[in-house]
Amino acid sequence: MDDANTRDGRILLVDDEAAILRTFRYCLEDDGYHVASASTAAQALALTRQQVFDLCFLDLRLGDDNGLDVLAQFRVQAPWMRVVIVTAHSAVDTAVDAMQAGAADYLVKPCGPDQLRMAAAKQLEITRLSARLEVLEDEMHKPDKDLHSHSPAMMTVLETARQVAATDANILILGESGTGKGELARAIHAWSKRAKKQIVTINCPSLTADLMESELFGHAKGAFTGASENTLGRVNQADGGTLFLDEIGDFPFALQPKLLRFIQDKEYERVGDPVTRKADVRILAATNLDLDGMVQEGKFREDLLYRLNVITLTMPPLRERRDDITTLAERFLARFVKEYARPAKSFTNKALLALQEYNWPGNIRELQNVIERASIICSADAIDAEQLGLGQVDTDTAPRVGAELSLEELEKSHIAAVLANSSTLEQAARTLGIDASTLYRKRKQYNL
Ligand SMILES: Nc1ncnc2c1ncn2[C@@H]1O[C@H](COP(=O)(O)OP(=O)(O)OP(=O)(O)O)[C@@H](O)[C@H]1O
Repeated sequence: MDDANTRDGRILLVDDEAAILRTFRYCLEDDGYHVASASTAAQALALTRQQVFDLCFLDLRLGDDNGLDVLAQFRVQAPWMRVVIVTAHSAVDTAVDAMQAGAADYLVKPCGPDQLRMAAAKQLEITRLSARLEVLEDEMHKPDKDLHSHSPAMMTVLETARQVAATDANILILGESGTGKGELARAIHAWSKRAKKQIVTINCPSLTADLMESELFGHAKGAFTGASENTLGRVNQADGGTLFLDEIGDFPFALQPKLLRFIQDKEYERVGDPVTRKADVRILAATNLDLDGMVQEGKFREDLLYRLNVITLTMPPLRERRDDITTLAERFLARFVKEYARPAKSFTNKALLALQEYNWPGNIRELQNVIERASIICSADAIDAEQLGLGQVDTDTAPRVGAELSLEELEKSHIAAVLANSSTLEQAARTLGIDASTLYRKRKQYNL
């Protein structure tokens, strides 16, 4: 049987007439597609279990097998695969039934090479466009980012990032929370030769080991309770592109060997499916945790760290790139006043000074939040220092121990106050007596 495990246009032909399989195959291979063929339902289903296809041409009359049954099984086994029914003129009614059952289109036999080519190109274009749409939708929710910087520390990072973007080296991006590690990862992908393919992001703290395994590598139907469909997994989605593992320090320890093997050999298995698959993926990872320290404590595998940090880039905290504060603040202001239809167009000198003097423990994310809030509450045409709310936390209005408050409210308020008075998240975590990853989660939980 043929190898259809490549990237651009993987097509499965299912027909019990050998002559048709041959003609279709020549015609599609000529156009550069990777083609596999099957002459029975059993062969076709076995192939879709082993390989990922984007498109299938399915004959409805398959000897003793009924093409509609095969279609129904395809819908379960490979729901991502588009199916074009191939049917005799006398059976067009059944083709219409097939469309209702989820087929994408149909072709009437005998069909010429041009019809076949056009049908393939049309379906694969739809697949390509829907993947592109996903990326664009993602980008739409992220307003314009310009990584350009006037600060020497950041300029050095950007220069190295541009150089290494062109290689396939795995990159580890370090830096405090909110410094723009995710933005840098997206920029590296955009500068790389993989830019036409997707960058797929996995937020590691949000998933348990089991969920992470099936999210990353996909699973077979029935692999575990609730696995009602076959899924491809994010690794497959990132094939030819980039996988960004955000907060890699929280990547489940138990799953680290599987990730290591995938990075080394580019091979993996879906959960509940022994077939070994391949994907060509470049890995970018980011963390604000001390991975070397975690290795010492036995919480992160050393061999995995060495695979991830072929190149390490460290994002400077905002307090070390003060030259960029005003530009960033102005860009955020322009965005938010437009978004909320508010009047402020600029900052007063006092406000600009306050922005410069503040320590920004939450970095660019905090700056963005501060400007968003100020742009909403300001009714004048320039934002003043008080509206930024960057002073020390007002102890008169801060919740009091013993007051009628839930523990959660007290905790939130205490964390907010400690954050405001610390120059780094690590320092805040030390003051609070929790580790940085716990603080990270609590900040997200309380939206601080
Ligand atoms: N250069 C930039 N221009 C505009 N916005 C930016 C820039 N860099 C970062 N941001 C914004 O700041 C916020 C934090 O950025 P990002 O999520 O990339 O940081 P991070 O270091 O990955 O944070 P965390 O470690 O908490 O995940 C995001 O909303 C991002 O859009």
